[in-house]
Amino acid sequence: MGYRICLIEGDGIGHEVVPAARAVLEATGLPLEFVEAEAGWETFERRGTSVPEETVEKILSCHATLFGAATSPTRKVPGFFGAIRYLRRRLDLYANVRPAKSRPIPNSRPGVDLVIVRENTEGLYVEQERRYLDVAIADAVISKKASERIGRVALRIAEGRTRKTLHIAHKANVLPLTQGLFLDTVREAAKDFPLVNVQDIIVDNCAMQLVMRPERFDVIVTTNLLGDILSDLTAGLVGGLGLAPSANIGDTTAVFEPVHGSAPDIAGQGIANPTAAILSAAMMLDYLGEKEAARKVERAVDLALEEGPLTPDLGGSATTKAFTEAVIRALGRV
Ligand SMILES: NC(=O)C1=CN([C@@H]2O[C@H](COP(=O)(O)OP(=O)(O)OC[C@H]3O[C@@H](n4cnc5c(N)ncnc54)[C@H](O)[C@@H]3O)[C@@H](O)[C@H]2O)C=CC1
Ligand SMILES: O=C(O)CCCC(=O)C(=O)O
Repeated sequence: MGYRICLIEGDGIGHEVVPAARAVLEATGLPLEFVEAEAGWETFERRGTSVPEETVEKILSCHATLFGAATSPTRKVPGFFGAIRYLRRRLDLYANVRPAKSRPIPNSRPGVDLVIVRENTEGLYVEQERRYLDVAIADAVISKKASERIGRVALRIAEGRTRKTLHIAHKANVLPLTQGLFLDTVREAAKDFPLVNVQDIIVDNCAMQLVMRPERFDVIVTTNLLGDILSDLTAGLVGGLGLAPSANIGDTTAVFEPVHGSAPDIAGQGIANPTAAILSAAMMLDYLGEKEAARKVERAVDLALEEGPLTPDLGGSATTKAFTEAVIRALGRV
């Protein structure tokens, strides 16, 4: 049986890293059929919506989706909504799984092997903002239902790992109603997972500990914005955003995407690091049940990183294409 994969390049370097990941997926030899769809700022400018309905239909007609990145303006633009944020809510992709692992390059900290599990549908990302003259207010929504289901995802991931340790990162000391509900709900769910060592940690201390002693962390579960910030931090620990993959997982489908954005500062130059997108594609293969192919792609990426040539973000001068070709060559040796 083959797999139907929806590809959404989005904006900026999405146009460079998604074709790179596609080339690696094709090189696995698995029976894959690709369906292209559009979303993001360029789509909004062209069509007046950042996610056309046919894109949602295409995603739902596929087994999984690989998304590049989408640009969002920092000012309010009438009618615009962030493509990936919309898809997360629309498709109820409630679990954002963001692994950070040491890689064989000089600027990657050794001994890091952790996963951030970010609640993906609520918190400050409900995007409810109001402005009254010189005061602006944003709502943060935390529900017991969403906290429990993300808690259970994180607990299941922790249970399946060697160290079986889960940190609940929160700010319940300042926001006892919202962050407190999240913390208490995950703690309650943890009673069903006696093998998992569960600890809670205030998020600012968590950020400091991640910088000082990242090797002590295994799985971290947290709310939406806190997870967004912590996962860029953990990307920085292991070599930068060019290396950080992620999965947005729901009960019916999943959208895989690099943690990075559209990188307008380097877009169009052909020098974006495709590793994050390729590792996101490997996570997608794992989700589809192609565990061996997923492991092979990850090993090929490590081999290519070890042997080079590296892209400029990692201190080299290779193009996206040259690094992708190195990964594909390595795939034949793993
Ligand atoms: N999931 C998504 O679609 C996301 C979209 N964004 C959007 O992207 C735009 C730019 O946001 P920024 O804060 O600049 O974040 P960014 O992740 O696009 O870039 C941050 C820095 O990392 C570098 N970088 C990122 N990915 C790289 C790669 N693959 N290879 C080499 N260098 C890489 C960039 O050149 C830049 O210096 C914004 O419009 C933002 O809203 C930001 C984050 C996630
Ligand atoms: O919509 C956007 O522009 C970026 C969404 C930000 C975010 O949640 C992430 O980095 O995963």
